Amino acid sequence: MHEPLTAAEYKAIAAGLQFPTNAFVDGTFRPANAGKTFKTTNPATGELLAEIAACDAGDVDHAVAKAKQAFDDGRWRQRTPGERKEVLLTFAKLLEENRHELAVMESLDSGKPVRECQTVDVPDTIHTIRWHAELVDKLYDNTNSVGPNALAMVVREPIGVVACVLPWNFPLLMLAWKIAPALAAGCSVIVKPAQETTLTTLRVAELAHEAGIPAGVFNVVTGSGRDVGEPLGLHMDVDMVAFTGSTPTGRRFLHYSADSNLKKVVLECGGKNPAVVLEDAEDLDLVAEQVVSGAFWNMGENCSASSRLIVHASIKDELLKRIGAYLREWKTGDPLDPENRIGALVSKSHFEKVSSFLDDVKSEKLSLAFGGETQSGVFIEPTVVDGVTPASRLFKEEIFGPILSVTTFNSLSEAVALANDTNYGLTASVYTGSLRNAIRVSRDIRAGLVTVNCFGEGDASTPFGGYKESGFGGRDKSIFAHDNYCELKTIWIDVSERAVDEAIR
Ligand SMILES: NC(=O)C1=CN([C@@H]2O[C@H](COP(=O)(O)OP(=O)(O)OC[C@H]3O[C@@H](n4cnc5c(N)ncnc54)[C@H](O)[C@@H]3O)[C@@H](O)[C@H]2O)C=CC1
Ligand code: BAL
Repeated sequence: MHEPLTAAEYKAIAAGLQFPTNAFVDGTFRPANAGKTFKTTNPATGELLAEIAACDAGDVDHAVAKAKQAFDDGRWRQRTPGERKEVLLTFAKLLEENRHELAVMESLDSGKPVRECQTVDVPDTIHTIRWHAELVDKLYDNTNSVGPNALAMVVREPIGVVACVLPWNFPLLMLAWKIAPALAAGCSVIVKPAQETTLTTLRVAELAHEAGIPAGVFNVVTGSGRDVGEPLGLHMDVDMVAFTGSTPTGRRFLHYSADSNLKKVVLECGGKNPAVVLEDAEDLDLVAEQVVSGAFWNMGENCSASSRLIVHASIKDELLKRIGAYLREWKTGDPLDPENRIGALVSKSHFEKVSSFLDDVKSEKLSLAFGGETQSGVFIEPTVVDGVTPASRLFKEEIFGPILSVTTFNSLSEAVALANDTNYGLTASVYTGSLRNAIRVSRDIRAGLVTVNCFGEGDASTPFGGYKESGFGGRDKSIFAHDNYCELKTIWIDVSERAVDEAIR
C-alpha cells in the first residue's frame, strides 16, 4: 500500500495540490488576527508554495481559550477510551486515504525525498496514531493494597491543554509522536509547527476534524518561535509543552515554565550519535549499509543520525571501501524523483550552516573520503570525512546534514570513551559479532537508544528520547509517552468502621 509511485505520478499530484494557508482553531481555518502572513517555499526549487497566517500572542490566547474550554467541558476527555479509540482509528484511515497527497506535500515543503515520505514518514505517522488509539482502551488503573480500612485508587487523568512545538525535519512524524498519545489520553492540543514546514500539519488538522475529533481539541497556530512558541511556553493555561527541536530552544521552554505556571515540559532535543564498529564486527557489508543509512537518511537532518563513525583502526580502510560502494546508491537531486535518496536541505540558511562544516574540512586539513560537493545552493552530497579528532567541531557539534566523521580507536575502553565524549546522549549503534561486547558496550554508552548490528529508532512500542542534553522530562512513543500526557491522581476512600458509623449518623 505504501509503495512509491513514479516521478510522473508524483509531479501530477503536486500540480493538483491545494495548500492550506490559515491557522486551525476551534474546528475552523482562520487568518491571523493581525492579518499578517509569511511565505513558505519549496527549498529544492525556491518556488513559492503558499502564504501562511503569521500568528502572534493574541492568536495564541484565542486558541488556548478554545482548547481549555474544550477540555473543561469534557467533550473529548469524558468520552470513554473505546470511543476515543474509534475516532482516532477513523482519523488514521483518513490519513491512509490521503497518503499520496500528504507525502507529496511533505516533500515539497521540506525538501525530503518523496520516496522516504511515502515509505517511512506517512506510514509511520499512521501507525503511531493507530498504536496509541489501540492502547488506550487496554490500560488499567490501580487499586492499592492499603489494608481493610481504606480503598486507594490510583487513576490516570489527561493533563489538560498541551502545546506541541514541532521541528521541520519530520513534520508529520513528530506531529504524530506528540498528538497520538495526547489525544488518546483525552487532552486538548495546540500544535505549533516549524515555520519551514507548516502545510501537512494544517491538512492533518482538517482530517482530524473530519474524523470526528471535536472542535477545540486539535488546534494549529502557525508562525514563528518568537511570536507563537514563546507565548505558548509562557501561557498560564497551557498545562504541558511537548517539544522536539534544538537543545538551545528546548532550554528556553524550561525557563518559560519556571517563569509562568510550572507547566510540565518534555523535550526531545539534539544528538551527536556514534556508530561504534568493533574489530570483531562480522559482516562489513551489512555494517557499511547500516552506517550509510544511519548517517544519510533524511539528508542527516535527523536527531538520531549516526554522524560519528568510531571504528577500530585495523578495519577502517576496508569499511570505508564498502561504505563507498553503498554510497553509489544514494543519488542526490529532485526530491520528487523516487530514484533520489538525498533531497534538498530544508532552507538556504540551513544549507549555509551545514556547508560551514565542509569549510572546516579544508581549514583543519582533514581528509575527504567521499562527497563534499554541493549543488544549487541547497543540495549536499553524502560526505565522509576521515581522521576527525575529538577536538574538531565535526566531532562535537550537531551538524544536521549529510556529513559523517570518522575517528579510530584501538581498545574497547577507548571506543566507549569516544562514544560518550559528547554533551548529547540520544542514540548509538554498536557493530560486533560478540554477544558479550554487544551487551557491555550497549550498557556503557550513555544514550536513550542503542541499536546492535543495525541502525533504527525502534518501533511504536519502544520509547525514544535522550540522556544528558538530548532530552528532558520523558520519552516519545510507547506506553511511557502515553503517561507523559497524564496526571496521576490518588483517591483514598476511608471504609473504616468509624467512617461507616459517621455516614449512618
Ligand atoms: N532534535 C531535532 O530533531 C531537531 C534539531 N534541530 C537542530 O536545531 C538547529 C536549528 O534548527 P531550528 O529550526 O532553528 O530549531 P529550533 O529548535 O529553534 O525550532 C524548533 C521549534 O521551536 C520553535 N522555536 C524557535 N525558537 C523559539 C523560541 N524562542 N521560543 C519558542 N519556540 C521557539 C520553532 O519555531 C520550531 O517550531 C538545527 O540545525 C538542528 O541542529 C532542529 C530541528 C529538529
Ligand atoms: N528522528 C526522529 C526524531 C527527530 O529527528 O527529531
